[in-house]
Amino acid sequence: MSGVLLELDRLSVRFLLGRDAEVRAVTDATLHLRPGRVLALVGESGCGKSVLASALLGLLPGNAQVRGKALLHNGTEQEIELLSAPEPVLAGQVRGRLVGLVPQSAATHLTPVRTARSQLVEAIRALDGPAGADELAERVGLDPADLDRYPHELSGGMAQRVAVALALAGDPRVVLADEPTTGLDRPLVHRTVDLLADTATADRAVLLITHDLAAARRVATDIAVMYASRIVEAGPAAEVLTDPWHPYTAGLLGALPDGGFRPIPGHPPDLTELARIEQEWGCVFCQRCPDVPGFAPCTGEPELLDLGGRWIAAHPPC
Ligand SMILES: Nc1ncnc2c1ncn2[C@@H]1O[C@H](COP(=O)(O)OP(=O)(O)OP(=O)(O)O)[C@@H](O)[C@H]1O
Ligand code: NI
Repeated sequence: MSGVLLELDRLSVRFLLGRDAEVRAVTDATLHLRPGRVLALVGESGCGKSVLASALLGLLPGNAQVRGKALLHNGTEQEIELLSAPEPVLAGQVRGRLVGLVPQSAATHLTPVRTARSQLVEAIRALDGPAGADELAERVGLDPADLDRYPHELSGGMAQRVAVALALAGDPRVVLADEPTTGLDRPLVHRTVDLLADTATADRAVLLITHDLAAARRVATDIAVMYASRIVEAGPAAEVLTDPWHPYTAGLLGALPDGGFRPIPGHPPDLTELARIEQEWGCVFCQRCPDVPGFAPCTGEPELLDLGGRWIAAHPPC
């Protein structure tokens, strides 16, 4: 293996809305997910995290335009370029088998009229999964007896675990976990992210999408920070979370209790406005950037630069 399991190279997604309007949901996202690692993708609501995950699995609606590359390295077998892979490859080899997904709002994806067990057993069968339903339940910290409940009989935490078990049913190399801890109390958040991190063994990895920085801090080995469709900073979690380079990352950390509860004033821009904002300001963060006295406009579009394993969107003079 090349040392990278999943390699995103300038992945961009736009939703065409007609009349020249478009949503720039993901712009030039470059990421490397390595075996044995948990990469946390963090950022405020609406910045493009879920769209990025959906693009990797070919789950975007018809008005989406996708550019860039996403190479899935599959051990000794051939690599698969996910963005151009035909639907039969995605359905037959990728979804659930090589790449498992814990979808956002996972509980709503469970079929209400069937028990958790019947849905899990069906997934195991369809994906030729090596583990049985009870074994998977135990792995995700569920009492196997709870699998015999219907979705409405499951607590939010249990349903979330069933979703994780479903994502693991096909024994995937990569798990994409999209906000897997929403609505859980702190101890359950810890248990859920811990069990996800446990799946990142030698030849496997996890992309943990979350806006819970505390959860990311707990389990992530690497972190990528997304703002208004762009990755603005990425690198080893221990470094980025203690010594952030980008003012947005610093702002996110400052909003945490131990950062002093000082959220960045303002809101992220409307993603239909990004082209205009970049043209006018140079950088999409400029309007909230504390380092720009008097909101002086930055010049030039930011580029994600690799500075010895730490990545930063350069947007001088912010
Ligand atoms: N089918 C679609 N058509 C148009 N715009 C869309 C579509 N799907 C998503 N978007 C937009 O893309 C942007 C990114 O959405 P996304 O769901 O990826 O955000 P997110 O970072 O996952 O947010 P959250 O943390 O709330 O889940 C949003 O502005 C959203 O409105
Ligand atoms: Ni999302």
